[in-house]
Amino acid sequence: MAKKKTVKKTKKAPRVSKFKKPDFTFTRQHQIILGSLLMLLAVALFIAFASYFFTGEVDQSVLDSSDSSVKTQNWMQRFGASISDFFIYRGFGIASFIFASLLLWTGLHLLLDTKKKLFNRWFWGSIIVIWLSIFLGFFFNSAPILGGTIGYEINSYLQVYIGKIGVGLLLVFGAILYAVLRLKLTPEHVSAYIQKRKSDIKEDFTTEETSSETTTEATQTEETETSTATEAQTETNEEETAATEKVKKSEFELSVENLQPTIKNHSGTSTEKKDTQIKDTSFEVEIAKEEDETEIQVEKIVEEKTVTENLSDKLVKEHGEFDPTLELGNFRFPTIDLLKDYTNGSSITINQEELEENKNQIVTTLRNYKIEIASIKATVGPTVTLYEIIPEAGVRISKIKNLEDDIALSLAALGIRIIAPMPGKGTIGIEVPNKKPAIVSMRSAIASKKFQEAEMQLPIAFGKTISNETLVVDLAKMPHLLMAGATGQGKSVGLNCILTSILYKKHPAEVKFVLVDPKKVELTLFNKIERHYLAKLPDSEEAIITDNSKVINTLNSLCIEMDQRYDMLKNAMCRNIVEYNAKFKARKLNPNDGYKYLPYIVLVVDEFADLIMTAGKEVETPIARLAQLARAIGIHLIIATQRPSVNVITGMIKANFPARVAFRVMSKIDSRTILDNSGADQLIGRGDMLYTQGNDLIRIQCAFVDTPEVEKITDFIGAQKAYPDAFMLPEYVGEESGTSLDIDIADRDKLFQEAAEIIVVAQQGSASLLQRKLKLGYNRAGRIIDQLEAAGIVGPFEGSKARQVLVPDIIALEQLLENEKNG
Ligand SMILES: Nc1ncnc2c1ncn2[C@@H]1O[C@H](COP(=O)(O)OP(=O)(O)OP(=O)(O)O)[C@@H](O)[C@H]1O
Repeated sequence: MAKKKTVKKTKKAPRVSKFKKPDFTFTRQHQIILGSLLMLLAVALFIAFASYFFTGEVDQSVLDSSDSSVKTQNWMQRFGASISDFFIYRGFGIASFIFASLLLWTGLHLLLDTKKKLFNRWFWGSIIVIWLSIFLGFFFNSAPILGGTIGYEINSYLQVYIGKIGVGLLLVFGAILYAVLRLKLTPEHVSAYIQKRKSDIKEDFTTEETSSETTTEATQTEETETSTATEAQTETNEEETAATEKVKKSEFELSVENLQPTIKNHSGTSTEKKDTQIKDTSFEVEIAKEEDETEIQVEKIVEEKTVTENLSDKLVKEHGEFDPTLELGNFRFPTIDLLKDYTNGSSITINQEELEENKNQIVTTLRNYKIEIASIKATVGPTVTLYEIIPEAGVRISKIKNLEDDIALSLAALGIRIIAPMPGKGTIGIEVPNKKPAIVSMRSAIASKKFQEAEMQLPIAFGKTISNETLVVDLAKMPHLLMAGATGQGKSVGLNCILTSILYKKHPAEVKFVLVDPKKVELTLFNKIERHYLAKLPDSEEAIITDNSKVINTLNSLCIEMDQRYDMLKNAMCRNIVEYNAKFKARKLNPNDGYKYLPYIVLVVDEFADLIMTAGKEVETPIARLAQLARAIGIHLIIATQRPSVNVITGMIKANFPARVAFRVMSKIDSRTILDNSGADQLIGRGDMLYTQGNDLIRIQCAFVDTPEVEKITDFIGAQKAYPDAFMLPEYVGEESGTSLDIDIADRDKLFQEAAEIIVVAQQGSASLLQRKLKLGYNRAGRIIDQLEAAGIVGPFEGSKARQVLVPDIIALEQLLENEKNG
């Protein structure tokens, strides 16, 4: 095989050399050849054009005749005759000489390889040719040979339109254009030039005067070495030019007397320079022209872009914007028909009789208290009807407000709420519950245009307001939500409603949930979407946290995540998650530098009161930290509690949760704790709620989503392709995580021995057992367990399972402790 290959190679080799590509590069030789050709052509043109003025007329008849044997008179023969006839007679007249000189110029440049841009010269040269041709055609109408046919024709064409004067003005304008654009002549330049000339002349005479007085004076004055040398040169120069200067002096003798020496250090060389300048002013103009041309060659300053921007632009061009949803590109959002329609298609029904009855009751009750009504208007909502009244002038609002209970009594209805005055309306509102409250289905809330078209980060369709509008709010704007309500009033449904809304709007890549459910049953359904939507700690088995002890770790882990995200935002120079993710999508942040797309994290804590009772400060501190700082980096908290007492919802927590939802609570005090206002105690339950985002209270009927519906949704999502694992939160190594096994015997808890006995007797190594038996706080119990582990009484931490007890009975325990003491 190897042999064959070598044979093939040797055969192919000569072929390759045969088909060598021809080299088309423009070498120096090519340049010289072309340059000299052009120059010779230009000379030929000059001769032909010049000859045309003597032989043109004779040759014209020869060119007109088709007989090729007849000789032409032009010095360049038939070529000269035809080309000069074309350029001078039919073209531009004597201006055609400019073409010949342009050709000569081009050839010269090629020959000398000056690398000058010729385009400019050709452009302006052609403009001059046209202008000159028109100019000559205009002034020498009778001698058309000067302006050529083009000059003549353009002239006569223009004169028809703008007349002779117009053409004259046009020519002047053309000349001005050339002077300004090409020669860069402005009045300032001209006056500066004249000034310069004047001062030069003055200088000349001053130097001349001083030099004629004493030629040795310059050597006497203390000058630098170089200047002395030049002075010496000056002497000789001055001797040479003495004759001419004498003439000049005599010419300008009078003016010299008035002149003052302006430049003192002028040496002879500069005088010499100025001499030449005065002698040849036309040369100066030439130089100015040359300078103009070199100016054009100055390269433009190109704004340098930063490398990352260039790279990001390139990457976006090549691959498009980064799409975080790509990994689960085929993910399908749950369909609307997974949700049940409780209203059977029909919206709220208005019961006219009920309305009339309630109205009459309100009017008569108020009349009993001598309150007359000017007008009354009703708005029928899903659960309550709002009667807006305008009392007669002079009635105190507080008087009506105080009648709340009396009106409720006369209407024989629970949950009457009086809003006096209605904010921004100038009326007093009385909310009366409907006899037959309508269920607001989650389906109608999700299907609402408001929700479907909501351009929000984390949209939530809460339910319907009294005017039957779907209330859609952005959790990211809240930025955290506090939820309270007595048991059975709709809290869990409310939480499901929030989670469902987000599931219907956000891709798994965009949002992750951290669910804390001490009741263990409310949120279990979401386990099915663990690998799509849930986040968990690296060492935990279940994503939904049901054990209070683990909540602390999770909260602290979230704090670490928050700090990491802040670092990332700081390095990326972004102020919030939206800016950061936009920058990341635009590929301006390199994943190799540790940047990654940041999904929103929604922490949901059900039964917060329970958590505070068991863990106290250990929970409150991270919660408060997250609530204070996490809004900008996309971590949002939803905290639900049955008991809205002040020791659960502390000042620190309340201050950072401006958005609150209150379901029905049992007392006015609870209502004040949660809403800073009464009203929640007058709700009718079953999803009837008050929502505030810091200002007005809005009464809403929460959208109802039942457990089977949530199950269907989670099944639908869970059946689809998922990420390999749940979103991993950073690892948190807590103080009582059991890793510090070298706990000193002297540092042991006072209750250590008692705890060890309890554990050994029960043969169950759990902190909660110690908590119960010894009435300890979670932290202390956890610490004792760690000490027991260090002593070798219980085994290591095993996740949700209780630790293994390594000592079989009390006797063995006593022996172990005895040995420890002696050892
Ligand atoms: N928005 C609603 N529309 C109609 N009915 C509702 C609504 N919300 C709740 N309900 C009714 O109230 C019942 C109790 O609701 P839910 O389980 O949410 O109460 P809860 O406040 O979570 O109670 P707990 O705190 O004891 O768990 C539901 O089973 C349902 O029948």
